[in-house]
Amino acid sequence: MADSIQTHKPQFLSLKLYIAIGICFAFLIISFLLIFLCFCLKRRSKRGPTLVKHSSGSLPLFSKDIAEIKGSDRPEVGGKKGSSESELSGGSTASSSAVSSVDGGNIGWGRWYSLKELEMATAGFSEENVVGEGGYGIVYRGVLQDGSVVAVKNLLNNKGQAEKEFKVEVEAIGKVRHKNLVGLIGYCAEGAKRLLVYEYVDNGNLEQWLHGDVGPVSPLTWEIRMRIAIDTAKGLAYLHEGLEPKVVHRDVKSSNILLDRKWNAKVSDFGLAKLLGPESTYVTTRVMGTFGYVSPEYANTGMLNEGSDVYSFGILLMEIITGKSPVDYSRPPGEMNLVDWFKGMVSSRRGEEALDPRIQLQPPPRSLKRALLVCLRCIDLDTYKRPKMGQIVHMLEADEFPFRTEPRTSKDTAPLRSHEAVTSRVPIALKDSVGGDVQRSRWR
Ligand SMILES: Nc1ncnc2c1ncn2[C@@H]1O[C@H](COP(=O)(O)OP(=O)(O)OP(=O)(O)O)[C@@H](O)[C@H]1O
Repeated sequence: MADSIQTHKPQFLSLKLYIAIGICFAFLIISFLLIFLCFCLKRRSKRGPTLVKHSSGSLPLFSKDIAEIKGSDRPEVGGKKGSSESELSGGSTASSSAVSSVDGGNIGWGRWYSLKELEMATAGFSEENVVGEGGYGIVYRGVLQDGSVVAVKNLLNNKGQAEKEFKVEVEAIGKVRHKNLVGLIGYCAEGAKRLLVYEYVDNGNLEQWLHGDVGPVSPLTWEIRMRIAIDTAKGLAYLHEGLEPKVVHRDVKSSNILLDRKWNAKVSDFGLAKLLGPESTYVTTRVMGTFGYVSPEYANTGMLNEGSDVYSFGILLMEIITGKSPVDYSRPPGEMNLVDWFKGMVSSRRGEEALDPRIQLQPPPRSLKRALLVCLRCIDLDTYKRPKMGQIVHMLEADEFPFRTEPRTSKDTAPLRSHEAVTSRVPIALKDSVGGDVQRSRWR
């Protein structure tokens, strides 16, 4: 008996030992797996949401940068609370999209503002703070709590038009910063309300200075006018040549050129802007813009590319030189259409007579000639023959004339022919149904 006990004892002990070892082993594996799992989770949470890297830091934002804030809730870090990211339309040419977080009012490129904040800044959107009114909304001067002065555009709620304009502006220039482009510094989207907050430019717009009641002598000397033209060209060159996808402004005109007290010019109002991908030579789109500035090919076919902005710039430059608006039915019949009249003057070598009589000091003949020729090249009927905005900057800045790069053909050197002189009698370019092109800007 004692023998049998002795023979069974070691067997019993070894089974227990096996079980104990097995349990220990399983425990070790589970612990190891758990530690590994924790480690992985920690690494993932540290990395945060995936960011799509852009090839260029100056890309405009797409898609995920507009967060609608419901009620007066401020968004929490990460944009979780009260934010429903809305998709942007028209961003189809975008090569990628960026995800930005709403961080205590910061939205990556700018700030999110509550309606309350903007109401306070503009004294309840009071009449006294109105600086202008366009087809898409009223612009107010506002002072934020930190003392900074801003322009607040309260978009008209017109059957989704406000939403469209709002998205386009944010998409086109949200991230863009350039000294000759009016900076968008934030926005407010609460319920149906859509407001855009810009840097404030404190000396009115070019249209007011060119066509307003400034007396017999214009404060805009030739030098100042050329500087304004160069600044504008630089802003547009950045949109066309410094961004990917490029931005076609579509509404280049004197009321969209804002001036500061030193006559620095900034291009504003990107509500009609279109994005043009690297592969596209043009986009076909509904004709929008302002009567007198829209290029003939775009007005006739809806085919749009940066050449349309170049054409509009040519008209703007003509307006700067002559002090005349593009179309004015109160002028004598031969002068109603600025392009026709201007071409007639230049081709008959009466360019000096086209100059705004309110410019007291005559410009150097070379400088005037250069500006006149830039105008003519910008309004070439063939959009592909028009210079690029970057070239225009060089042409206007150049001390020496001539600036042509391509070899001249006999056609180029021949005097302007009569059929070429009749160019831009474009069909009425529509500014949508919300108020047309009637300028109701106020003078401040
Ligand atoms: N950032 C700004 N700083 C100062 N004033 C501004 C600013 N933005 C706009 N304004 C003023 O408000 C006016 C209206 O601007 P808005 O862009 O709404 O319309 P517009 O360009 O005049 O007309 P439309 O949009 O119909 O073409 C401008 O002409 C300008 O005088």
